[in-house]
Amino acid sequence: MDNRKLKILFVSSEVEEFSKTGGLADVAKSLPIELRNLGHEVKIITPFYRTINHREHAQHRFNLTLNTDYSRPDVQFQVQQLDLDGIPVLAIDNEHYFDRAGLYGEDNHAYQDNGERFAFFCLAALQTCEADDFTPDIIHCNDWHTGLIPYLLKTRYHDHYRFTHTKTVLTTHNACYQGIFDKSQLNLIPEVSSCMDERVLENYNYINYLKVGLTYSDKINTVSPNYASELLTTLGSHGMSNHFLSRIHDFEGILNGCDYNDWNPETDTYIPANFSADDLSGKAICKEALQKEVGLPVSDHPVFGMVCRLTDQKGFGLIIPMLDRLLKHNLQLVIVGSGDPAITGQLNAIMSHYPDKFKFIDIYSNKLSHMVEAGADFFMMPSIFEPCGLNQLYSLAYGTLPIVRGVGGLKDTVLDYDQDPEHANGFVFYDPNPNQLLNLLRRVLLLYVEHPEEMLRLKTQAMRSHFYWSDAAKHYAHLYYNALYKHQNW
Ligand SMILES: Nc1ncnc2c1ncn2[C@@H]1O[C@H](COP(=O)(O)OP(=O)(O)O[C@H]2O[C@H](CO)[C@@H](O)[C@H](O)[C@H]2O)[C@@H](O)[C@H]1O
Repeated sequence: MDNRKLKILFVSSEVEEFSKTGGLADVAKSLPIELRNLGHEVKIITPFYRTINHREHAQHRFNLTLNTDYSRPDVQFQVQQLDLDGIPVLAIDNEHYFDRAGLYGEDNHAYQDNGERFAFFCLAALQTCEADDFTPDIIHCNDWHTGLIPYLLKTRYHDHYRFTHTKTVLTTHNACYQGIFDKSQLNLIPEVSSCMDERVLENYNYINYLKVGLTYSDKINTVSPNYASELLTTLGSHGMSNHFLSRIHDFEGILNGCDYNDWNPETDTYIPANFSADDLSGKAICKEALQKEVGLPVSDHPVFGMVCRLTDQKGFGLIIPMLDRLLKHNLQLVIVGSGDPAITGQLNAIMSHYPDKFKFIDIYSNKLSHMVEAGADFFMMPSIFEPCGLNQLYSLAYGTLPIVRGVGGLKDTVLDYDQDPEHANGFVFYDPNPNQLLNLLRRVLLLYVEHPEEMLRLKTQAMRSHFYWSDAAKHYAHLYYNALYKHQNW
């Protein structure tokens, strides 16, 4: 295997520590750090949102101008530099595009000009790289927001000395979000808005950013082997199977990791007591603290937890229809999440009937998410699809047994108790059917009540299953080397 140290530009629309709406941010923090730990030189580019954390530490680096065609005024922007554990984070600062209340929208409505915002971001990222005098071997793009970068490198920047040897990798964290926009959003990139290639501008009318990225990147991957195989099927690919199939030789699944610096019950500062697989006594204190924090009676009943974006993806269509029946049992349920108002409304309505059993907290809170991971007995992820999933990995680390649907990365990381009692670290069901989920939860309840010693064994076993980012980073490095040595085939 090649040992050459690489220069890697990692481009992401969110990076934990600075901005976050979901799992992409976690990856955009942990993976660059592990790549750096392998000896590579890494820089990150991300937007400088109004809500970005550590704004007060930002250092101004550049004033730049993005030249558009003659019909539009040029766009001025600045580049601010932040620091992520010694890794430079270059943040694109433009008032019009990023000085807004949300990252992608407000009140669960996407901004109308997201296509234009992220076209700007892609162009600005390449211009920033140039201004920073950084010549990347690899530009690692993430999700649709960065999908135009590989195209720009193969077109506008094709002969540019800075990028002559640069190769691109695009990671799909969620193929459901594709970035589909009318061509009117492409005014900043005239070569795209007037493009006659149907691979770029479909019906000469609209663009799918993810598809363009998948077409023009040198290598593509997704965040678990099982989701990679699902993306090659009609049912599991969100309508994109042809695009993944057409790149099958350049496509693979690399499992995400768990950042054990942030998610470690032995050192976690958000929780009232620390604990380990050898001594779980602190977990009981965390359970009591969670019950008090959310306003549930302190009791020995099993606590089921859930923390997620409120979207159909996360399986609310399976949970809500069986919730009344589930809540007849002696158990407690805590759901922390924000998002779709239709889901919020239904959860609030059910909660009002079971004040001592069910708390739904409509919030985005790091502290509460750590308290749920530490204090719950079980963590529910009955996802309809799940590219990898991170919360099941966090749950395993805290001895909070995951109850998952066997899809995507959940299938790669959770081994079902009924299937293999000896090695199991959680519980898995398959049919996307509320009754199947309820049946599984009833089996889990029985185990909790009748076999506490078995529960303890499972918890400690779960805490000993590890998913290291350092392993994932080695896989990514391998993918980068493959991108560098492959012949262009687009
Ligand atoms: N209300 C809330 N309060 C506090 N924290 C909250 C929260 N809601 C969500 N989070 C946090 O956001 C992250 C969610 O990560 P996931 O990977 O589980 O899902 P997501 O669908 O966002 O990510 C997509 O990208 C990731 C990364 O590749 C894939 O693992 C995943 O399958 C794919 O859908 C976790 O760190 C979680 O704790």
